[in-house]
Amino acid sequence: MTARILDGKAIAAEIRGETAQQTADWVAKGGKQPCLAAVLVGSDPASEVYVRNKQRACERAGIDSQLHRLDASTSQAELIAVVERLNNDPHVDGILVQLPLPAGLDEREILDVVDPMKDVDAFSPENVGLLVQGRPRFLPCTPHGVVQLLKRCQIPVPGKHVVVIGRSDIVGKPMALLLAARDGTCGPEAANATVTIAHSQSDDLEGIVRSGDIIVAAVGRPEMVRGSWLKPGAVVIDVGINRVGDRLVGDVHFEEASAVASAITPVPGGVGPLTIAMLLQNTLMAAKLKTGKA
Ligand SMILES: NC(=O)C1=CN([C@@H]2O[C@H](COP(=O)(O)OP(=O)(O)OC[C@H]3O[C@@H](n4cnc5c(N)ncnc54)[C@H](OP(=O)(O)O)[C@@H]3O)[C@@H](O)[C@H]2O)C=CC1
Ligand SMILES: Nc1nc(=O)c2c([nH]1)NC[C@@H]1CN(c3ccc(C(=O)N[C@@H](CCC(=O)O)C(=O)O)cc3)C=[N+]21
Repeated sequence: MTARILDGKAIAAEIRGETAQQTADWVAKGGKQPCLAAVLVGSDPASEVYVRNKQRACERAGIDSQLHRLDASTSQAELIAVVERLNNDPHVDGILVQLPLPAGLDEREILDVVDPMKDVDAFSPENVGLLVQGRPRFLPCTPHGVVQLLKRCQIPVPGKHVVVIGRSDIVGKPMALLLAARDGTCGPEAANATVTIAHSQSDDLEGIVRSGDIIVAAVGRPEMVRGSWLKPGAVVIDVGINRVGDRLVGDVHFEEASAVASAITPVPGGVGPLTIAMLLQNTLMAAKLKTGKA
């Protein structure tokens, strides 16, 4: 079998087109142009790529974007002051503090300062709480991107066994929540999957993966998931982005996996572009929420 390639890049372009149209409609009705402020502390090369892609995407969708670059030596108090200034700036609708922060800064404390109404990453305790209760304000970008990809590629999810590898606050944990949600409670999409969360302490990871109809890999280990681990016909969503030399690879061994799977996302061109598309959606949503007209 040769797996169907799930073209995240094309789907992301489609979603960005929809967001651009919705933004134009909103502005035409007298709504304020949405504005996303990104805060980048230090200069991690991967973060640079992400921030650049995001700014270009904003521009094309008619969303204003700001980049606040801070020196790697910025103190906790200085960074908090920047976030508070953005919280209080009426022009700024969405705030994104690029992770990871340089060593020495307390990530959790910074994220707790972001105004939940501007928290387009959906990382604040209030927004995570609302999500867990099935009444989300913002859907987390990467997991929502995966859900949109599955939906738009017509991959059936209800009743399927999904194995999520990874339990981070950014990807694994919210991914599992969205896929296990009762139909319609985490966005309009069908979910209703049976979800297993696997992690570094799981016994027999390979056996668990083999029981999955859909595998979502969010591990951060280059090509860890091998073709031989998969149930034939499984759908593989590779969230991993790992730089190996000058190559970008996922958490799944693409060549091996595409000989066994029925469908697979490539890296690059898979989940990454969708994360950005969903971030723009959340920024428009934040601008609308401010006026109470969402
Ligand atoms: N496409 C996109 O838009 C995005 C891509 N990414 C990429 O996704 C990947 C994961 O990111 P993130 O969730 O932030 O990473 P984290 O490092 O925060 O989490 C990794 C998770 O994988 C688990 N893990 C690590 N090693 C193993 C192993 N050998 N076997 C099983 N589980 C393991 C960890 O387990 P434990 O909890 O026990 O430590 C942890 O839960 C990275 O490659 C990152 O670059 C991230 C965000 C967005
Ligand atoms: N506050 C915060 N929110 C995030 O959502 C967040 C973050 N911090 N820190 C880092 C991770 C990672 N992430 C990516 C998003 C898009 C691509 C992306 O567009 N990738 C392209 C190109 C990659 C390339 O060429 O390097 C692709 O996969 O095709 C990658 C990675 C968001 N993250």
